Amino acid sequence: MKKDINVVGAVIIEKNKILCAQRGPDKTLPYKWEFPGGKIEQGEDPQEALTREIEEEMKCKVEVGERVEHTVHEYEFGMVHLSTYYCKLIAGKPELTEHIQIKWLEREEILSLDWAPADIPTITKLIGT
Ligand SMILES: Nc1nc2c([nH]c(=O)n2[C@H]2C[C@H](O)[C@@H](COP(=O)(O)OP(=O)(O)OP(=O)(O)O)O2)c(=O)[nH]1
Repeated sequence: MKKDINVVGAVIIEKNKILCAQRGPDKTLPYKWEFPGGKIEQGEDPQEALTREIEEEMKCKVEVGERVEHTVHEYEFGMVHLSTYYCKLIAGKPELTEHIQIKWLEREEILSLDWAPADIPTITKLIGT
């Protein structure tokens, strides 16, 4: 059995653009695009994990809204259970710390990026809405 990894991702939308972030070369899934976020720690609910991760990674504050999608994807390193949530920026502006690049893209443009496979159902939902 592969290990279960519980992950949350933030779909941050501002002026109709979605924040997309690119993973670095030394990470698992190098250079893949993702929604900022990370692993849920013990005792946290998804919303708490997401606000913590966004503060750590992007140095800004978000308010977590409705869930966009939940998916389970089997990678070679484990089973990633990914939940994505709509988020609103409430303080600060995203800064690059861990990611090598961020982009704000319109819904129609996000498919042009090379996304982490677990993100595809979220992408499909965002494009369809
Ligand atoms: N944050 C985030 N992680 C994602 C997404 N899609 C996806 O497959 N993942 C994977 C990548 C990682 O394996 C895991 C998230 O863990 P993390 O953000 O703490 O990753 P990390 O690079 O710090 O740690 P590691 O996996 O390299 O050990 O989930 C996504 O949209 N956002």
